[in-house]
Amino acid sequence: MTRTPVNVTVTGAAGQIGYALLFRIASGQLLGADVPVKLRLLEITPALKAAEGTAMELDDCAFPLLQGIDITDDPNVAFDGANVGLLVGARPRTKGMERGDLLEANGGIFKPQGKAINDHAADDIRVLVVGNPANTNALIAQAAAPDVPAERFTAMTRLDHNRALTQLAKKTGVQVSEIKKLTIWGNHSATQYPDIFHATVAGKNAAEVVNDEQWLAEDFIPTVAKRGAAIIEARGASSAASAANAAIDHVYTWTNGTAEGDWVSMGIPSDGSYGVPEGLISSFPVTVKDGKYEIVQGLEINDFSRARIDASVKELEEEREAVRALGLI
Ligand SMILES: NC(=O)c1ccc[n+]([C@@H]2O[C@H](COP(=O)([O-])OP(=O)(O)OC[C@H]3O[C@@H](n4cnc5c(N)ncnc54)[C@H](O)[C@@H]3O)[C@@H](O)[C@H]2O)c1
Ligand SMILES: O=C(O)C[C@H](O)C(=O)O
Repeated sequence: MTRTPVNVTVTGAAGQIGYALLFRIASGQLLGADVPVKLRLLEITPALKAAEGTAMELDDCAFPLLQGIDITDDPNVAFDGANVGLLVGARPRTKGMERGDLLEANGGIFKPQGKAINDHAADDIRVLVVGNPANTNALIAQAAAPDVPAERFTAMTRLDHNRALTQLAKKTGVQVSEIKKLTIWGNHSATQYPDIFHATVAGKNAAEVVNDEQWLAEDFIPTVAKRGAAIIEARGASSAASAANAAIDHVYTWTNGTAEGDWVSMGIPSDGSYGVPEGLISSFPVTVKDGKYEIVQGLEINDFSRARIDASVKELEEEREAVRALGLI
């Protein structure tokens, strides 16, 4: 049977994450090995030539699933008929830039992209924001797309989730596949809270297996939360292949579902669960079935976790206030 190709729009396509991402999308890893794709690459005008170079390389791979590549600097063209939007391109913080300047510069990117999604994307559009500050950029794009259901706008915390899986696996001496039900709460920033209290290690409660609150507070949490900065320090550039990998994981799970007895972390609009104010795009534990995610309900939150979730949520609220004051939402 011939399937209709899925239109996947990638912004910042000529950047480092774009380079690590596009070939994996074209090979079928984003949506499935039997799903044909058409790629739309959005870049700023000066980077169009580099995007063309990447497209030449994509052609040279002769991917059987890749049914077309369009390159543009116009968001309205890039999102026309888009089924999946991967919003990677963002304005990095440069020397002397204040946080407000960064939010304002990103507003100039994510507001028009949100509007283009609102006006031109397919009815089933799903959006993943990778570009930082990812949660608040997702909020800006979502606010500019009032006709698209809010839950279609998500922010990436799957990289943090994957980082936490490996750190816990190393500590407990198991393979990552033996760890289930780990959660990242809050913002994709240094305030995020990787929570092992509901996680299991080879079927046993992870916090009990670890039994070391000092390691948790002074090693595990800061290692996961500051891993992005540690990669920048080591590589001289921010994480790219692991970020692309997490974007693939995020969309694959959103489309194909979570495994029985496990969940993943996604930055999604809060419905008020766990005391996170409604509408904030915050990371939660979610299960996915039939293309729809649901927040895992009924988890008991102890005082250790509560304080950390609240701190990250407070930061998200401050970011929301800042973009509100700038008229971006
Ligand atoms: N959420 C996460 O876990 C996570 C992880 C790693 C990196 N990031 C973020 O992802 C973003 C991209 O990282 P990178 O390493 O690929 O950066 P990069 O600088 O290599 O590439 C970014 C690309 O975006 C393009 N761009 C800028 N403005 C654009 C616009 N308006 N429309 C389309 N394209 C535009 C640039 O021309 C550039 O090619 C950064 O904000 C980074 O901080 C997020
Ligand atoms: O780009 C960054 O600031 C870091 C990135 O978000 C990461 O988590 O690796």
